Parts: sequence; C-alpha cells; structure tokens
Amino acid sequence: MRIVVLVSGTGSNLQAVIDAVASGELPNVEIAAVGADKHGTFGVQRSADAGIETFVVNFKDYDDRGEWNHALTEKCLSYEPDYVVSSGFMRIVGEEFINAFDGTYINTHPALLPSFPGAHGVRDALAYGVKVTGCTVHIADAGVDTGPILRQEAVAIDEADTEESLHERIKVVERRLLIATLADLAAKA
Ligand SMILES: Nc1nc2c(c(=O)[nH]1)N[C@@H](CN(C=O)c1ccc(C(=O)N[C@@H](CCC(=O)O)C(=O)O)cc1)CN2
Ligand SMILES: NCC(=O)N[C@@H]1O[C@H](COP(=O)([O-])[O-])[C@@H](O)[C@H]1O
Repeated sequence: MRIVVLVSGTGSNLQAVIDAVASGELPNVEIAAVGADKHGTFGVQRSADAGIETFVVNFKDYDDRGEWNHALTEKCLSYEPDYVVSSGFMRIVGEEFINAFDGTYINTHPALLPSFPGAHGVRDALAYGVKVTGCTVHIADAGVDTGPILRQEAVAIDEADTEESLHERIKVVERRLLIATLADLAAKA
C-alpha cells in the first residue's frame, strides 16, 4: 500500500510511521513521498534524512486557494498513492483534492471529533473545560474534520495540563492509532 503523507510542522507522528515501516511493523506500507504546504518544516527534513522523496506545494506561492489546491492534487496524484495521510497538515483542502482521493484521504486530529474540530483542537478542549479529550483518525471529506471515523481514543485532562503537555500526551496515543489504522488499511489493500 503506497501512501503520501502531508505535514506542516514537526512531523513527530510521521516519524512514528517512518519507524514502523523501517522496523517491519507495517510490512505492506510504503511511504511514496512526504509533502508540505510550506518550506522549512522539520517533517520534510526528517523524511529527506530517512531517504524518502519530499515535495513542497507552498501555499504562499499561490494568489488563489483553488490554484494551490489544484497543484497539491496533481502533485499527490503523481505518486499514485492508495491513501493520502494528513499528519499535522494545517491547510483545509478543497473539493478537487477530496474528489481525487475520494474515501482515501486520512486525517488525524487531536480531539474526540465531532468535538473541537479545526486548527486548535487541544486549546479549544482545554478552554471549554472538558475533563476528557482524545484523538481521532478519520476519512476526511470536504468539511473541516468531518467524515467517517476509523479510530478514536480518549485521553484524560489533568488540572495542571497546559496545551503543550496535553498535546504531547495525546500524540503518544495518536501515533499508536495512526499505525493501527494503516495496518488495518494495508491488510485490506
Ligand atoms: N477538507 C479537509 N481538509 C483538511 C482536513 C479535513 O478534515 N478536511 N483536516 C485538516 C487538518 N485539520 C485538523 O485536523 C485542520 C487544519 C487546519 C485548519 C485551518 O483552519 N487551517 C487554516 C489555516 C490555519 C493557519 O494557517 O493558521 C486554513 O486552511 O485556512 C483546520 C483543520 C487537513 N485538511
Ligand atoms: N487539526 C489538525 C491538527 O491539529 N493536527 C495535529 O497536529 C499534530 C501534529 O504533530 P506532529 O507534527 O508532531 O506530528 C498532531 O497532534 C495532529 O493531530
């Protein structure tokens, strides 16, 4: 099963996937490429260091969001992936992309969807005062963090939690869910 992974930042969850592929934990998964929406991400750097092909479709190079979306769609299609995985990719993709990867665009989100969608799921859960949050792996559609849920797990919030401490605990769970989801999908491919 060939995947393209999209990142915007650190890529620590991506690193867990890279490690799982390298260790044989995901024997039927090949990371065809890792892409980003901006230059200089550590996610792209660590992928290049691991010998994985990388690309950037820089959002700021496009006057029009539709043109960026078209370029990203074409670039991802060029790798002929079975799945595209958003792993900390912080741009909403439009209908052309969703139609091209209909049912095969996977997103990880650091909250228990449908609660706290959007760019600040951890911050929003803390601000609301919920006592339990978590993470979700789902098939993304044209909405923001909507679409069928594949895996989900709760994480308790401590009174002393900051956004950073809570996000780090969520990511530990998120990595496990993402790898388990990829194993499920590869078994069916
Ligand atoms: N069509 C979809 N695109 C994306 C989804 C999705 O479910 N459907 N998930 C996101 C990831 N995501 C959370 O999981 C997310 C990322 C970013 C945003 C957002 O509001 N982005 C702003 C830019 C924010 C910024 O630059 O600070 C934007 O795109 O204008 C919401 C949700 C991946 N894409
Ligand atoms: N709404 C999208 C969103 O918030 N995504 C989140 O960004 C983090 C990326 O961490 P990483 O770059 O260290 O893997 C992850 O927690 C992911 O769920």
